[in-house]
Amino acid sequence: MIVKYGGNAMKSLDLRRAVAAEIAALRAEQTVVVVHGGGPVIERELAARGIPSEFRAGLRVTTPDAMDVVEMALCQLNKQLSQDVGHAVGLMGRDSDLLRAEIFDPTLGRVGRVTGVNADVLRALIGAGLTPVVGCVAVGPDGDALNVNADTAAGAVAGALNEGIVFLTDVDGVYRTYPDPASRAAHLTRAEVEGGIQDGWIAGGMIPKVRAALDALDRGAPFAVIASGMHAGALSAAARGEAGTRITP
Ligand SMILES: Nc1ncnc2c1ncn2[C@@H]1O[C@H](COP(=O)(O)OP(=O)(O)O)[C@@H](O)[C@H]1O
Ligand SMILES: CC(=O)N[C@@H](CCC(=O)OP(=O)(O)O)C(=O)O
Repeated sequence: MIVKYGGNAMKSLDLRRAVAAEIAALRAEQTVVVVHGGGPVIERELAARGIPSEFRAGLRVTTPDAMDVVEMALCQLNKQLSQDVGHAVGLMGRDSDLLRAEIFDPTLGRVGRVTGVNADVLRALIGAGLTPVVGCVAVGPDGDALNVNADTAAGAVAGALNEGIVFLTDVDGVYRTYPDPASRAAHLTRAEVEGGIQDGWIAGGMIPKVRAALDALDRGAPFAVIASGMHAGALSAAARGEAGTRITP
C-alpha cells in the first residue's frame, strides 16, 4: 500500500512520530511505500529567507529560488521521516529517476507533471525488506529539480506499483459541507468529485488530493482513500475501508 503523508498531519513532532509508528505497525500486515510532502516546513523555510510564494488551484508557484528551498526542506524532512519509520530508505524523486516529470504549466514556474516512475527501484528496496520513503521532488527533462505536489506524486507511485493508496491529511475525509465532519462522504465517484470541484465544495489542497486519487485509479491502483492522520488508529482503519472517503471510478 502507498501512504501519502503530508504537511498538515505532521505539524508537531509528536504527531509526526505517531503517524510513523502507525506506518511501522501497518508494515507487519503489508508492504508500505511512503510518499511525503511537507507544505508547512517549506512555508517556514521560504518565510525565513523572505521568499514569497503563492498557490494556484492548490499548487505552489515555484520560482528557481523557491525550488532550491523546497528541495532543501523536503530532503531534510525525508531523512527525519525515514528515521522515524525505521527499516526505511529515504529517497527523493530525483534519485535514480524515481519520479520523472515535465513542466506542468510555465506560468507556475518549476512545477512538475509526473511522466514516469522508476518502479523497479521501489521493488528492489521492498524486496530487500526496506520501506521506501519518497520525497516529492522530481527530475525534469533538463535534469533539474521540479516541484511536484505530494498528492500527485503519491498517486503516480500507486498507479505504477498497482497498489492501493491512503492519503493522510488533517480532515476525516472529503466533507460535502466543509468544515463539518458530519458531512464526510464515505464514497465519492469521479462525477461527484468533478461536480464538487466545479461547485466549489471541494477546494484548495483537497483538489490535488481528489485528482491524484482519480489518477491513481486510472493508472491501475485498486483503491484510493482520503483519511485523517490526526487520530491514533486512523491509518489502519482507512486501510480496512472503515474510515475516510473512498474515491471510486
Ligand atoms: N470538501 C472538503 N473537505 C475537506 N477538506 C477540504 C474540502 N475542501 C477543501 N478542504 C481543505 O483541504 C485541506 C487538506 O488539503 P491540504 O491542506 O493540502 O492537506 P495536506 O497538507 O495534508 O496535503 C483541508 O485541511 C481543508 O482545509
Ligand atoms: C507544486 C506544489 O504545490 N508542491 C508542494 C510540495 C509539497 C506538498 O505537496 O506538501 P503537502 O503534502 O504537505 O501539501 C509545495 O510546494 O508545497
